Parts: sequence; C-alpha cells; structure tokens
Amino acid sequence: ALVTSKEMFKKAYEGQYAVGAFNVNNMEIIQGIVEAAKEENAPLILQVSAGARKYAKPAYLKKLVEAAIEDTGLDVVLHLDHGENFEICKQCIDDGFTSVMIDGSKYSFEENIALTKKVVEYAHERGVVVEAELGRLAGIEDNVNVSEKDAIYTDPNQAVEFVERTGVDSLAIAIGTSHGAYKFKGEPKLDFERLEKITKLLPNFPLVLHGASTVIPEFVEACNKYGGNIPGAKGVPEDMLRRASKLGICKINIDTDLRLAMTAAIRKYLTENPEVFDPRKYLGEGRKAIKEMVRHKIKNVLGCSNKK
Ligand SMILES: O=C(COP(=O)(O)O)NO
Ligand SMILES: [Ca+2]
Ligand code: NA
Ligand SMILES: [Zn+2]
Repeated sequence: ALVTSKEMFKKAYEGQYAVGAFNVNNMEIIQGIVEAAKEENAPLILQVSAGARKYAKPAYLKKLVEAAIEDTGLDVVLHLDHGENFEICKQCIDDGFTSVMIDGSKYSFEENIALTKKVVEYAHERGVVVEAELGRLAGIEDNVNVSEKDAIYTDPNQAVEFVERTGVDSLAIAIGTSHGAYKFKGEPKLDFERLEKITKLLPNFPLVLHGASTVIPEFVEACNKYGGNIPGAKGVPEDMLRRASKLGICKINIDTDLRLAMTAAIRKYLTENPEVFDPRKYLGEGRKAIKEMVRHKIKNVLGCSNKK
C-alpha cells in the first residue's frame, strides 16, 4: 500500500537504522528498486524530483508506482523530492503522494519557516507528511548551483526553533554532503559533532541526509572503462552512513549510486554486444544493476533488511 513515513521513521529511529529514499525516473529503475526491497523485506521510499516529473510525466510515474505496489504487495512511501514551492507540493499531495519535501533552504530562515508552515498545514489536513531543509548543501542541487562558499551547514539551535515553529515531520540537514558525483575536493568528511548536537537537541525527531551516495569507485571505473568520462568522482564512505543512521538520520537519499550502477551496466553491455539493438537487452541489464545496488544498500549500509 501507499503509506506515510511516520511509522517507518519511528521504527528506524528506535532500531538505529535508516530507510532508503531512492530517486525514480522510469519503469526499469522502479522495478529494480522494488524487487530488491521485496527480497530484503525492507521499508521503502520512492522519491520523485521535479526533473523526474518533467522527464516521465507525473501520470506515468504515479501509475508505475501503483503497479509496483500491486505487483509486490510492498508498503511504499511516494515522496516528492526537493519541492521548490507550495504549488508543486500541493499538486503532488492532490495527486496522492504520501510525503512531500518543501526545500526552502535557499531562502532566509524566516522565509523558509513561512513557506514550510504553509505546506505543513495543507499536507497535515490531508494526512500527508512533510520534509523540510535547513542549511545549504554544497555542490549542484537540481538546477540550483550552490557554490562551496555559500554552503551553510545546519545550525543546531536554529533546527530546534525551525521544527517547533513549523510542525514539520522530518528535517534535511547540511553536515557536509552535496548532490552528485563530486562531493569532496579533499578527503570525505561529515560534521558528526554537529549531527550529534542536533540529535541531542531533537530527540526522536527524524533527520534526513541528502547527497548520501557513496559514488562507489568500481562503478565509476566501469563507466570510464566503457567510454564514460567521470574523473575524480567521490562520495560519502559507507561507514559514515552507517554511523549517521545510528544517530538521528532516519532517511538516506540515494540517486547518484543508482545512476552510476545503471550507466556502467548499460555501457558495458553495449560495448560487449555491438550487434545487439534490442532496448530490452541493455535496459534489462540496467534494471539488474539497479536491483543489485539497492540490495547492497539495504543490507550493508541502511541496515533495514527484514525491518518492513
Ligand atoms: O539527495 C539526493 C541524492 O543525492 P546523491 O546525488 O548523493 O545520490 N536526492 O535528493
Ligand atoms: Ca536545498
Ligand atoms: Na527529500
Ligand atoms: Zn537531495
């Protein structure tokens, strides 16, 4: 069934694990993810960005997620990732999403609060939960280019005030991650002191980690080996993610690791099978790679196997 993340996060918090939030854009990606979650008996969040809605059209994504639930019997959260304004959050809530993110992190503290409150009011009246964001990730957010120097980490005391004044259900925080494949110039580093402080000040309150892909080297190498060009890609080491999920982080967002796995598999297949031109062949390889990646994340990083 389509469910909110309320129960999932409560159990994740108590069980000191995290729920995976995987970005979806087409049929094969959705199928790969839900097959893995089914086999691992894991809680699952499928998240749709504005870019995904433009690429696949909302109706297709909604129907594909419904089909996935029908086919697997899984409980799934359908979440809007990085909602830019009240309108798109309202659209998705009216469209049956069970969770939305309103990303007001680029506005002032007060504007972010005002916008988030407006979405929370509309969502809670309809039984939908809300994720907000405080603090700015470095790196490239979907069509918002936040340069390193503007990256402002989440202030723990502001986080408490933000949660109290907005009534939001979960909060995405900035502790050193960023979106995409190039997260760190030097050694990967997260501000665990800050995360510990926020966790202490907001006990039992679900925190969200964006930009949490590991950018696993073997997949970067495979992409590059078969015609790709992704130099110097670096992500969040998996032990840091495990450590974060033992603190207040209950939702870990993963998109780039899926993209790299799917791209490596398709590049490899096409290079090794030049005579093939059946899309089902290479899209099928991509789907398999997604499934394997998600199983790996569920078992070895998130710790949410058999926690359905
Ligand atoms: O935060 C993410 C995805 O982050 P990655 O690019 O690290 O997969 N989506 O909202
Ligand atoms: Ca943001
Ligand atoms: Na999100
Ligand atoms: Zn994000």
